[in-house]
Amino acid sequence: MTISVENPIFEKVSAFQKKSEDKTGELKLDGGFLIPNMATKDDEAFLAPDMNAFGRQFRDYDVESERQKSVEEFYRLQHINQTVDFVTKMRAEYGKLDKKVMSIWECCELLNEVVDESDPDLDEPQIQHLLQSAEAIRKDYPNEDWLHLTALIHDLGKVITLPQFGGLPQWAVVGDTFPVGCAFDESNVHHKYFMENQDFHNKNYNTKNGIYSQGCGLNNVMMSWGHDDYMYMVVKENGSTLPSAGQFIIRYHSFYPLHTAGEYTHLMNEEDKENLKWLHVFNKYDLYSKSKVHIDVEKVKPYYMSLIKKYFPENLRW
Ligand SMILES: O[C@H]1[C@H](O)[C@@H](O)[C@H](O)[C@@H](O)[C@H]1O
Ligand SMILES: [Fe+2]
Ligand SMILES: [Fe+2]
Repeated sequence: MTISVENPIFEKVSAFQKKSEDKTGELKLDGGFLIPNMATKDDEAFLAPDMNAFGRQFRDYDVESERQKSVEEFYRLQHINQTVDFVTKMRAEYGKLDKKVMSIWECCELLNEVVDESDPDLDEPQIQHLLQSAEAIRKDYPNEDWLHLTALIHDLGKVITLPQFGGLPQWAVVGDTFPVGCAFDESNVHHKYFMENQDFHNKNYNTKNGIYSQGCGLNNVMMSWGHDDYMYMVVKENGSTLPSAGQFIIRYHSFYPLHTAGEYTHLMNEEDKENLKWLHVFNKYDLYSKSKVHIDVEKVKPYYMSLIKKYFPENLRW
């Protein structure tokens, strides 16, 4: 059943946001959520949720649960198969954008059929995740309409797992991303499985910089193939006017080793560093908005349709 209720988590977040505005007189660019161990006693009421919908911590990949084994198996396959060769092939194949012509909203509806096997925190249809994160960020950043739209579309690339888009296995679609062509950092979850990746043993690829150079810019780095890079291609090649920070969020939102662990920063250039600030904001909403409380799709659809019209052509090549 789909119900439309206010999620109490976001009441708290909005309250915290107001508080940060009061203190400084301007909006702080650090998102509405506080990370539990960064909070002071004073901020207690404004913590991001410390439990996911299954009553466990967010992004805990080791604790025993119904999903732990399948998620670990997912990462085993992902780490073995994401190589420089594989990414090169996927970029060429999906760069053609010859799978379908459709609107952004059509894609949102298609995503209803996708359940993400890599995610320990969510087993809801993806359209709910899109709307939950978009509505949450809209509440705290009412004037940044591009950010609302970015949240709505950030996971649309997951359609490449559907048969009409090539039916890629989940390991080539979802999960955290990481650069290929250089050493796999230990902050990657279930890092041990990289030992079975052929690139792990390739001398050109297994050093800190690998085939890249210090400060080369993420745009010159090959990321493991998945929904981030694919959706970035769709946005860019179809001439969207979404600001560069929005495009950056879409392209790197699964790059937890960078935005959460703080690794791989030697590959960033100045522009990446600017964009990363918005990605930090976005990430809290992407992660902590995951819940069992459904959004009424028909109710919010007109607002998002108006944003799609503002930033995208009616039909896009996918
Ligand atoms: O399991 C999740 C999920 O697939 C997300 O869409 C992705 O962005 C995350 O990085 C990943 O860990
Ligand atoms: Fe994602
Ligand atoms: Fe997401």
